Amino acid sequence: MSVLHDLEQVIKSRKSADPESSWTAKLLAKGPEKCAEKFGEEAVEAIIAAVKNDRENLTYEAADVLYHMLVMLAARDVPLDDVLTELARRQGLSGIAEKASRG
Ligand SMILES: N=c1c2ncn([C@@H]3O[C@H](COP(=O)(O)OP(=O)(O)OP(=O)(O)O)[C@@H](O)[C@H]3O)c2ncn1[C@@H]1O[C@H](COP(=O)(O)O)[C@@H](O)[C@H]1O
Repeated sequence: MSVLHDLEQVIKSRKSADPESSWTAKLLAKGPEKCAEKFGEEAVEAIIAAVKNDRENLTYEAADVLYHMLVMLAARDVPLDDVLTELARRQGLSGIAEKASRG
């Protein structure tokens, strides 16, 4: 199990947790749209750090992005393994060839 898989399990367990005791439970209780919005906010913060070439902050914000990505996926019942399978399918296929295959 990877750190991401471990985190996915914790996030799934928070679906039935008390929103008063867990940030994840609180966020999930607000619904998939709010989870998606939060992911977008965290992505923007990572973009700003990248544009500023602030590597320390980019590392911190990228962790926030990955966590909020997993919350967003969980809110829509998309397993991390489905995302990883899609990434694995693309391995060995250049981005240019992949785009052309979509025609
Ligand atoms: N990785 C994370 C993680 N990353 C970020 N966050 C929280 O995400 C929240 C949003 O970050 P923001 O910077 O937007 O802070 P904010 O409080 O909303 O601030 P404003 O935007 O309101 O100014 C913060 O409260 C962070 O603590 C996380 N909360 C939880 N996890 C993981 O999830 C596990 C379960 O957490 P709980 O659900 O809280 O038990 C934890 O053990 C961690 O492993």
